[in-house]
Amino acid sequence: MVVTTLTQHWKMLLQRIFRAVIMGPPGSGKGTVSGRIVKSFGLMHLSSGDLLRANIKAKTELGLLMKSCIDQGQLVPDDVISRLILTEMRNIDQSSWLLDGFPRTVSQAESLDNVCSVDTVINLDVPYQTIKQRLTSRWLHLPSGRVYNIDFNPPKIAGLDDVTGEPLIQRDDDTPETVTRRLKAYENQTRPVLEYYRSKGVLETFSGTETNKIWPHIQALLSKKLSLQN
Ligand SMILES: Nc1nc2c(ncn2[C@@H]2O[C@H](COP(=O)(O)OP(=O)(O)O)[C@@H](O)[C@H]2O)c(=O)[nH]1
Ligand SMILES: Nc1ncnc2c1ncn2[C@@H]1O[C@H](COP(=O)(O)OP(=O)(O)O)[C@@H](O)[C@H]1O
Repeated sequence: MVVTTLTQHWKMLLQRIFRAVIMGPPGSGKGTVSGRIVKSFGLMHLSSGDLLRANIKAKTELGLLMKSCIDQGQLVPDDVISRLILTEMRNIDQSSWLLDGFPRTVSQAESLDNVCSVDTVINLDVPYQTIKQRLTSRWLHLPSGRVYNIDFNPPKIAGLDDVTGEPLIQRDDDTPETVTRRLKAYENQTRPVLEYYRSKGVLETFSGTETNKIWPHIQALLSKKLSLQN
């Protein structure tokens, strides 16, 4: 009797966990929108790109092995990134979460499905021309993943993070040639993931060229989903 009640209690708690993924080509605004989702809805945020860059900065064996792949604009191998993300997810699996940058191939989506099902996939559909302009003026605070843009959201003091005052960097893979390669990788390897999630009925696409215009629609969707959930 007690066991049954406890099981039901845990089931209820687990049901309330909201699992979301944000997808879109490089530079479509995944990191920017993720920051807003975290602030508005309190979801835990896990970014595969931030995780890989942290490994490179810390010169871990994995980071050193993956650096050339990333700098060349290629995806890192599925087994490496799946293991890394699924391990990291154990730290946040008691909360609602948002995965950013993972999955990026159908094989990665299947690995995730083997662990849990995703409630909602937010797909940012931004034209490639818009993206190319944005990425040449992207600046990053590496430890936090906070992103800036000279035209869109410049830091208060040029070259420094607003929160910590630490220096900002430009990513080695944000050069025009590498961005072109990353967009090709997106087209060939990541676009099929959209179909994968569409067929599961969880894909929500937001099209536009400005994050500030897309954001209210994402906010409305998540408000609805999260209120239904609880
Ligand atoms: N001009 C402009 N830049 C934006 C907009 N939204 C995001 N950005 C910038 O575009 C760059 C790419 O955004 P980011 O969130 O890092 O994209 P991600 O690669 O998909 O995670 C960053 O420098 C952002 O500050 C926008 O609506 N207009
Ligand atoms: N899920 C993933 N699968 C394979 N490679 C990944 C994945 N996530 C990140 N990477 C690698 O890290 C790079 C940077 O990723 P990310 O920070 O998400 O950048 P962006 O969305 O701007 O392309 C990718 O170009 C790729 O080399």
